[in-house]
Amino acid sequence: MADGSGFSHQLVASHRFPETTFDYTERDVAVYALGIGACGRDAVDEDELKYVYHENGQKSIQVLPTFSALFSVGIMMKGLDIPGLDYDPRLLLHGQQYIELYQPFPSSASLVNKSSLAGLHDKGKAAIAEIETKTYEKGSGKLLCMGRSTAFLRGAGGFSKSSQPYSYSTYPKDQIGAIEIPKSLPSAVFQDLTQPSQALLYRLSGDYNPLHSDPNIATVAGFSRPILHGLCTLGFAVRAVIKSICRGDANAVKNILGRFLLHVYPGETLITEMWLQGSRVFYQTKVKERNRAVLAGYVDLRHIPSAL
Ligand SMILES: CCCCCCC/C=C/C(=O)SCCNC(=O)CCNC(=O)[C@H](O)C(C)(C)COP(=O)(O)OP(=O)(O)OC[C@H]1O[C@@H](n2cnc3c(N)ncnc32)[C@H](O)[C@@H]1OP(=O)(O)O
Repeated sequence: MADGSGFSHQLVASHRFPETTFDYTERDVAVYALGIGACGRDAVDEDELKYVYHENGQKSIQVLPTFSALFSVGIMMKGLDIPGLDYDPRLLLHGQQYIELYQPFPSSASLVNKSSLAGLHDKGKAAIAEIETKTYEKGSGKLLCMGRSTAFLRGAGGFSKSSQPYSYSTYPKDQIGAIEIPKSLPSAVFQDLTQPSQALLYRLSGDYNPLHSDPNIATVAGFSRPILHGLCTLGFAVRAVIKSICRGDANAVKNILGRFLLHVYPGETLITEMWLQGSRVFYQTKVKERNRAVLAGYVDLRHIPSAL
């Protein structure tokens, strides 16, 4: 619980996270792709084999855009050290993820992450912290992408002790659009089955939070068993968009937003509905077995595939 004793807006506004690095090889790229279900239904899937294998003699394995969400996992693993905010890490849930992609990712690279606190909000029952990470290629210094991860810290609200709800952010509100799921019939629907071992496979990409593997930790967090990483569900949903709307062209993806609405248990079936509106694809992912929406958001496209 937050005790509020050390909270000061000045400390929060001037807070900086240490720089981190992230090195990856083609092996990491392929393990990640398998972790989010690529080729999970068809080992020779014509749109997805390129993410796990040098198909037709291709020189390098292609990188999925959501791979970028891994770059800042190191900082999350160390714990969010925010001045004046005490929270129980076992109650942390990933609330939302926003990604801007500026360059295609090489199939192996050494990267530098510069992270900052982009937002902090006191919601009473919870605190919401937003961590923004800009990732640069080491050597060239090229900015590859920006990710903004939202941590929903259950039980950590009330830290600001202010009469007005405390809310601080460093970016313009309109930078992230509203998630408006249309009422019309979707442009496409994609169904995918997660494996009971999905989280155990996905964690090998670097997110070792025991909430996704340890039954006792899951119980303390309020779940009947370990839950799927939010970023794994997001990976499934964006793959569905790439396959159904982008005709397999992952480079068409420019920006991604996903809000995690409800937990997913590994082994559940995900149904992703998509609506193409201009160059924005709104999507909503539901768990078939419980008929509940678990993720909603949008994917902005650089170009609309000509076949549409
Ligand atoms: C720094 C990055 C984090 C790295 C994470 C590393 C560890 C990884 C963990 C995981 O992957 S956990 C698995 C993925 N996540 C989930 O399964 C969470 C699913 N979502 C939920 O269970 C619920 O939506 C919630 C987050 C518990 C919130 O539900 P609740 O009913 O408590 O909230 P509300 O009363 O509706 O809203 C209160 C307040 O908070 C805002 N809000 C609600 N949901 C979210 C969200 N998902 N993200 C961000 N903000 C959220 C909501 O707008 C309300 O604000 P106001 O409107 O009142 O201002």
